[in-house]
Amino acid sequence: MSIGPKNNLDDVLKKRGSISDSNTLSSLPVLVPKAKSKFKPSTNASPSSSTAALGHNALPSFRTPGFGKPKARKSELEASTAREVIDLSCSSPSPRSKRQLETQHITDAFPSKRRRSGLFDDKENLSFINGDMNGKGKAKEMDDVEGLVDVCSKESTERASLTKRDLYDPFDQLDIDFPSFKRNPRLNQHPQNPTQDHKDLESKSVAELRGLLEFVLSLQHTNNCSIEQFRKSQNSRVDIVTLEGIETLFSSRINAIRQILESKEGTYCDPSLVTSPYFNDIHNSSSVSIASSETLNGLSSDHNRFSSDPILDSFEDDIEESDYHTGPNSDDFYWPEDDMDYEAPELSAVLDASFSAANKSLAEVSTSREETPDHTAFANHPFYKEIMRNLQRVFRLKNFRQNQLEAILAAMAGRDVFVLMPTGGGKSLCYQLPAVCNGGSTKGVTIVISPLLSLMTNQVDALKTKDVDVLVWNSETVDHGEIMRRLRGYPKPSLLYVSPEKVKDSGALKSIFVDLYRAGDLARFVVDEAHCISTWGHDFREAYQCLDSLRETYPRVPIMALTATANQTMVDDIMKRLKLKGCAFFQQSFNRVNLNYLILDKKAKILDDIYSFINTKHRGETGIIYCLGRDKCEKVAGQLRQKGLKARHFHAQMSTTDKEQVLQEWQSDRIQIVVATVAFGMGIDKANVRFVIHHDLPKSLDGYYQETGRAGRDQKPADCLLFYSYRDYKVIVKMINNPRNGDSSELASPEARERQELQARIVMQYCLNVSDCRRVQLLQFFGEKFERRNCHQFCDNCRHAVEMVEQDLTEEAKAIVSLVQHFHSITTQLVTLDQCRTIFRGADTSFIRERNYNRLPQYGAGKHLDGELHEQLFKRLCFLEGLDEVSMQGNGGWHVYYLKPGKRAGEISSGREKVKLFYRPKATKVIKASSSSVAKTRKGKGGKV
Ligand SMILES: Nc1ncnc2c1ncn2[C@@H]1O[C@H](COP(=O)(O)OP(=O)(O)OP(=O)(O)O)[C@@H](O)[C@H]1O
Repeated sequence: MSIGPKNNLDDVLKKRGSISDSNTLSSLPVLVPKAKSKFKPSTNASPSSSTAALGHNALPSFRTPGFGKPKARKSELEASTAREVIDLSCSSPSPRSKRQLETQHITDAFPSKRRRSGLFDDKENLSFINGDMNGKGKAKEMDDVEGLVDVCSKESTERASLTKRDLYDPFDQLDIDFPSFKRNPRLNQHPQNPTQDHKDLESKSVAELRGLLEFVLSLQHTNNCSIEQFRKSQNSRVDIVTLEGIETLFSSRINAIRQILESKEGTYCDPSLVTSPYFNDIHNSSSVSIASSETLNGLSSDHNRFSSDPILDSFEDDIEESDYHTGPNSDDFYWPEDDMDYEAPELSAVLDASFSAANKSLAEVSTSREETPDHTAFANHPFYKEIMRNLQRVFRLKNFRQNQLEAILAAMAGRDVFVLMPTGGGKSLCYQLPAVCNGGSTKGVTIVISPLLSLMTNQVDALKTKDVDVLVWNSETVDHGEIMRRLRGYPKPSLLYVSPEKVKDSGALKSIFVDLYRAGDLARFVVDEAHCISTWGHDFREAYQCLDSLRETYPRVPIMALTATANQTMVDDIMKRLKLKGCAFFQQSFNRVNLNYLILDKKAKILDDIYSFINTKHRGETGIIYCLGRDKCEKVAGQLRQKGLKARHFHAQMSTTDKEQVLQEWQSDRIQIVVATVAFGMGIDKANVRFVIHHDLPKSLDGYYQETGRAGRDQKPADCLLFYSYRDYKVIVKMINNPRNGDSSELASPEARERQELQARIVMQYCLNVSDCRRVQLLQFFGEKFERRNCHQFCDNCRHAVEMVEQDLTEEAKAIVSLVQHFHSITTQLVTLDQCRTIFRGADTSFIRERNYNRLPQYGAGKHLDGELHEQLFKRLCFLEGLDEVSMQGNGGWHVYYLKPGKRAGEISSGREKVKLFYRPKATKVIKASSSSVAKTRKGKGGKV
């Protein structure tokens, strides 16, 4: 017997019914599926790095990962097609969920989720009641699943008997699908006359009501999308009557919640304050009858954006919200009631606690940063006087910052120079000032090779305001003749900014270089953002490779390389490529003392979090929000605008004029926030950026450093807030392995992909490490040793000065992995993480009993553990590759993640690999000791500083 069509409506409602019931659907953030086996943790990582707890404690050093084999994802998926699917939609609501349906007591604030793109192409995300849709609605990889899902047979029979007779009465269908509805007189009323009793709402708190409202709105959104799709496609298989009936229920309920909220709060309840911003469009329509086609049409343009697969559509950055927030039958949509006592810290609580502490220490921090280096030792240097004179007269600065003078002196002495300075440290002065000096052993034009037009424009404009004679030659230059004339004549310009592409391709420019060289008029080559030359860098730029030949072609011309983001590997690489010799190397701490690092779990309500963060801490201040995708940028900017913030998007696909306009408006404080892809990075030099938010996981830690480096360039405190999720990590990995538009020519080499994956993994590890100082971790990545006490509690981990707890959970980990192995290899069933977790924690539910899961040896193996640890342990096992998740997309468009044993399952289930959790328990929690677990507290590291 083939499995019946997968039925989104079933899922929505069943899950609604079982929202608090973890045995059918519960939630964990999706876990990291894989990592390269050749990834080697740093030997100087934290003490536990030798154990499986490594990733929790320390970053690996940045080293060559070795090159792995191409992935076998497709085959993995194919292999799983023949497995039994425990059809989520077929599991009966548990007693608890039934009870909850009856009382309409929905305790959870339903996290808003966006269905996966592709949904609207699909004509079947609705309730079908007989089995004649052959295979439709099944997960795509599950076409051969015959004779499976016996648990559904009874319900299938009932469905078959319903057939057309009841097709147009949505509540008959509901009664079959959801008996609990039948028993609930309130819900059994005719949809056209929804005079329901919403008395249950009256006893609820405002917070609960807000949660309920969000929950119902998000369900309504899902339903509305289906209705809208039907209106576009007129798909005869869609039961529009059912959908509209349900919409009436939603509207009635939403109105009731709103009214009660209004009466409790005494004011009109603004939907934007109580609902997830992902659904703003729907919020506005929620009080309007869904039957109004006008309303629906109004909505359609917004939804069209979600009609394609973002992953395949774009490698660079077209990632949709749906990649993080799958549809209603995604497990991470729900949280089991048992685990509701685990709450990730609310943003407001985190901020309130953290910022007061942070602000206290900042005064010290920022004053120490501004300390002027003592340069008296250079006072008698032959170039000193001219340098100081130009510093003040031309650049209108009083003093040098650390290493600036030293680098300038070395340059004027004609040496090759490497300047490694943190973002905003003042690298430009190191080559601009020598360029305007007459002393020194070189004379002539300083050629600055710069990767970005905007960077060049900014710098050239700034130099012109200082009356510096500067020219620029890049793809936008119209009058080459004038530039050539100036370069061949006298007086020559002090600086010429050029793009690497021009250096590579322009014969005219090359011939000018040769002429200048012969005349001894090439003062130096400056390679700005030199990390772009290294394939190790996150900004590797093809054209930079041509700079390899500068040394051979112009051997007497000194070279200066500057970057803010290079670890030792990259530095070596850059030096080798540019063939620097006798190089004066200036390196200073990468530490940005005035940046406050804060990392939070990414939740469905991320936009609310971002909004309240900005509104509470940075009202009216300037900031940047980084997103992975172009569409995302536009959407987030739009949503923030709806909330009253002055936000604009910025990404590579915009026209130059639009980009310039955004930049200009932002620079001049006419807009407050730029929501951008990484295209908005190098060269952005605005002093008063008070916050940088990463809406999505950055692709690499050096990229993250570079992006956060846009903040606080005036040396005043600024916040760097990163929202992370496993979903983001998986999306990035998927992007790496799926070339844009399926164009295999865009697929990077296996080595490059491996490297990119490693970089993403390092970022994930950084986020997961809740014990080590963020600075220690970040700087360690750049090969710098940093004392935690010097952080001055200016990162989240240092501020949470509580005792960290380390717990050995090897036995529990063995149970989990062997449980998944059991399903995978013996019963060949597909199971979700939450189903496994339900078994692991020993839930006594009908779901468990009916399937005899309570007879499994692993049943209840984690009963003694705190719910918080369940979640973390599963996460950890995915990260350690004891478990892996495979995603399957149903015809409804959304994905379900199933567990399978990971690459290192054998190591863990055999106990050869120890699994420890190092975590920060909530103060109120007592860690129940397990006979198999050794819990001990650790102070110092991760504890109070
Ligand atoms: N000695 C100094 N005293 C005061 N301000 C300075 C000094 N040197 C540079 N600055 C200022 O610091 C800011 C950052 O300088 P610059 O753009 O050169 O940084 P950068 O190191 O190139 O940063 P990034 O790598 O992030 O682009 C500029 O606004 C610059 O005017």
